Amino acid sequence: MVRTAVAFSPGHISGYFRRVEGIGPEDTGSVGAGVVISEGVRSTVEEARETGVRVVRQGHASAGSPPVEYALERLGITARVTTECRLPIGAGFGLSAAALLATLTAINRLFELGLSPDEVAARAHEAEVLHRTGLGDVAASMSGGIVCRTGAGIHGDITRIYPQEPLYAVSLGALPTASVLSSPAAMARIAAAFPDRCPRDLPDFCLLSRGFAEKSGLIAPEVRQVLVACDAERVPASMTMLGNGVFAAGDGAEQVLSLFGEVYRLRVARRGAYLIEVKP
Ligand SMILES: Nc1ncnc2c1ncn2[C@@H]1O[C@H](COP(=O)(O)OP(=O)(O)O)[C@@H](O)[C@H]1O
Ligand SMILES: CC(C)(COP(=O)(O)O)[C@@H](O)C(=O)O
Repeated sequence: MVRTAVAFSPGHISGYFRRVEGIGPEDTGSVGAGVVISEGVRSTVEEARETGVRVVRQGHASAGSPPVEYALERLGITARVTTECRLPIGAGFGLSAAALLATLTAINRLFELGLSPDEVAARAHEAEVLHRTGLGDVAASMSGGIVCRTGAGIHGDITRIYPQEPLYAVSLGALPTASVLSSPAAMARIAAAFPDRCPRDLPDFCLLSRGFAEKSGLIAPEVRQVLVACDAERVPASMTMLGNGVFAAGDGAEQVLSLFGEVYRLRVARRGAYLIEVKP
């Protein structure tokens, strides 16, 4: 029987961020705030002669994941990887980081690499930064909570709070993270929009994120429509960074969002990436 290892990593909705340019990938990343969410990516890995990544979402499978393939290659390991998620990919739920963290957590155990959780995260962060699929998601998803990151990279300062209330999200389509991170004009607007304080609670997180979204110039017309509807019902809401989607909290949030698509009911995650099982 082929040995397999399975791990899970929560996703992360970024509310606001500012790129921090370091000397190398380890001190490059972002500062900002977001929510580590109960949904994320489950990854199953098994030994194989050649690396192959299968990405499964809602019964549909696609092949390949450049950041995950890169991370395995860097370790000098070949494996068959299957990632599974319910949330849409490329929609601002930090799934590239979750896929990396879950896969590397499983690989570490399957191949007895003896990497610490920080070493696993460092490798995931490097792959994210080099592929421009994220800047702060790995640091966030190493643990749970509403996070406020005041330093870049996985060793940057980070505070976490754990509210009990659910939050809701709707996706209107993908917004490839690399396309925004590669645009100097977008990055300059983003830097100017950055709110220089941490959120107190979930409604405050929505408020700070909304101010940032407005100033950043990233709100597409279809996202605007959802935000207008939330405002009319006094529902705190903002845009999922970086995706064409909206997250919202409090009474009425689920109902307003349901007018625009499938609503994901999410919890603030209590923990970061973890190993589920090793078989046999
Ligand atoms: N569930 C997943 N499994 C494997 N790779 C993934 C997954 N989600 C994202 N990726 C990788 O990240 C890229 C998209 O990155 P990005 O636009 O940052 O997505 P997200 O906003 O979901 O993090 C995909 O092209 C793929 O290579
Ligand atoms: C906003 C983003 C740069 C990308 O997030 P995503 O599209 O979810 O990969 C994030 O990594 C951050 O630094 O806050």
